[in-house]
Amino acid sequence: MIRLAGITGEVVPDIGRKAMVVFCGDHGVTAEGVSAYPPEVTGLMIHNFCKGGAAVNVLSRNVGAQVKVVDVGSSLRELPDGVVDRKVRYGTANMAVGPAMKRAEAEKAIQIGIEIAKDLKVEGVQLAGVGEMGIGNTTAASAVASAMTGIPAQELVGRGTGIDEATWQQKVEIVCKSLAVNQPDRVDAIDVLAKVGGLEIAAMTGFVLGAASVRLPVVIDGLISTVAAFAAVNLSSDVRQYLFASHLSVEPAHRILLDRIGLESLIDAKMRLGEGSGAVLSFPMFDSAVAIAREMATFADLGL
Ligand SMILES: Cc1cc2ncn([C@H]3O[C@H](COP(=O)(O)O)[C@@H](O)[C@H]3O)c2cc1C
Ligand SMILES: O=C(O)c1cccnc1
Repeated sequence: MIRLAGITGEVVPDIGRKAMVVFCGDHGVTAEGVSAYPPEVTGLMIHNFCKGGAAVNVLSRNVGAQVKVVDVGSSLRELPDGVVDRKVRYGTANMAVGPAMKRAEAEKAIQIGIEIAKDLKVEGVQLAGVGEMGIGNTTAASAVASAMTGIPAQELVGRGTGIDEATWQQKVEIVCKSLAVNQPDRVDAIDVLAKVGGLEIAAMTGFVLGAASVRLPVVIDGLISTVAAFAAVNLSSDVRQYLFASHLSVEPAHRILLDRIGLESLIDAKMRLGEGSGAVLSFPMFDSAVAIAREMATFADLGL
């Protein structure tokens, strides 16, 4: 509550208008068999978001938040109505054999994220959540986390959509191989995002930067959006003041990165879905905080 007041400059801020932004992108690294699901699921879920049938849609309706779906890099050639088309390229390249994308493409995705955040502010949004969809993106997110922290992949890689032990081993090896092949510069967040990241991850980094620049509080979701936020904090450390951690994912890297950013999650429900689902779930807690500040009697009110 105190931080919300600080960000907005209002003692009792109005956060009635909420938006959940879902950035979407595909990952060439799925060719290495690192996910329990095929890459086509990214496109199917984009259609699902537009029909209102995904978990993030259900949860957002439940709390009165608008959902904005932004395609920065899916493999879909034709997008359904309702998607914001800001495609940078059709999926990343396979980072296990070369860079996921060019630096200029990562910069473009970051720029798009910044613009989307600024647009939301102009539209009157007062609290934003940030989430993602991209099969294979827990592999990319783990690679970014390993590159930027220097922590070995074995300690960071999780089960993503629910892979078995053998696939987990493969995922660890692919993260190690991607780092060895690309040699990302750990102090250059854009280099890391370009070489072993993803288009939706870079866009979320931009979103965090853009939101902070217009004093829009941002609620991050699970591992992937937290990796993006970590990259944003690396680019500009002050943005951490504008961030809220909604939940603690079962992905092992999530807690490590939240600790490094200096954030504590509001919910620990062992969730592992993504899409921004945990962020939306936490929105009513923000409303509750504002309601307490606005309505609860103080000792002075009681004549003490
Ligand atoms: C149907 C379905 C809906 C999802 N919604 C989010 N994710 C989540 O799973 C993906 C990351 O996991 P991995 O790295 O193991 O592929 C991301 O798209 C994330 O948002 C989903 C995954 C599936 C299968
Ligand atoms: O931590 C997350 O956000 C997550 C974990 C597993 C799969 N998708 C997302």
